[in-house]
Amino acid sequence: MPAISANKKPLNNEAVISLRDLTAGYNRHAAVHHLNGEVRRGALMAIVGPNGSGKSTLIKSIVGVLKPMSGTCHVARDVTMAYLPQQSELDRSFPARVKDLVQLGLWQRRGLLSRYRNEDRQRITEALCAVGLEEFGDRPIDTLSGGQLQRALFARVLVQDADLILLDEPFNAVDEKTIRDLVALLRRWQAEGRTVVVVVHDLDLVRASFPEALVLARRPIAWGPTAQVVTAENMTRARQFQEAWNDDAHWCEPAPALQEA
Ligand SMILES: Nc1ncnc2c1ncn2[C@@H]1O[C@H](COP(=O)(O)OP(=O)(O)OP(=O)(O)O)[C@@H](O)[C@H]1O
Repeated sequence: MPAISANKKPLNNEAVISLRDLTAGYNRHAAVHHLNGEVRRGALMAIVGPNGSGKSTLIKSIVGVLKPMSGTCHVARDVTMAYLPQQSELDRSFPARVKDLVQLGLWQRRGLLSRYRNEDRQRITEALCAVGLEEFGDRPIDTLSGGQLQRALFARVLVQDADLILLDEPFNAVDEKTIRDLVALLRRWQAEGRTVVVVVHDLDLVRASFPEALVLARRPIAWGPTAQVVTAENMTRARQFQEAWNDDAHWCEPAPALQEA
């Protein structure tokens, strides 16, 4: 694959994301609560948990689109961020070509209205090559398959050249070959010293490709080396916590079924 940027090797093991008793949610109802922990520079980490367990909410809190209800979510100074939301949150009907979509990754550097330079066009071409879409630059995005769109979105992340990359369920409805190619990109980003946090449902994929994981069920069930935390026991506990959660409860009260656990 062509090199797009200089290495961003970690200088040390500093925390890129720090969570201190973070509670976040919507309309005064907590969706995740009492999260404490740190993501170190250069981590390749998966967030796993049942549907509705707060994974997207946590990612949105880190990105800053959702303000904490209490506690703090701190991203280290000078860390640039790239965020890929779930595909369901994207409007594919927007009349854009694949290279326009990828170009959007450059706007923080160039501004929306400035002219793009030759080096930018080169960067976009390299990114499309890196995700196997070199022939797709002029295709309208609404003609892409789900897997091709995901590749194009990874190309947009590539050109962003960010220190911290947050991806929400990038492997949903994507075939095995595409998953393999995109996981190779995640590994490349980590090898370049970037910090990568990904919401993933496929636990076999997490065990095979992510050294670190957070098991979430509205609260942290376990967080650490994947082999130690993505266990059948922890996934059962996560499911039980999730099923016992009362959406209307005050956020500091544990769900009744769990108070004696
Ligand atoms: N915009 C919103 N307004 C109100 N409630 C929301 C909103 N987004 C999410 N929620 C609620 O917050 C809780 C956590 O949702 P979240 O999307 O964070 O879970 P998730 O673990 O990412 O789920 P999934 O695996 O299904 O994508 C759910 O009860 C959900 O209904």
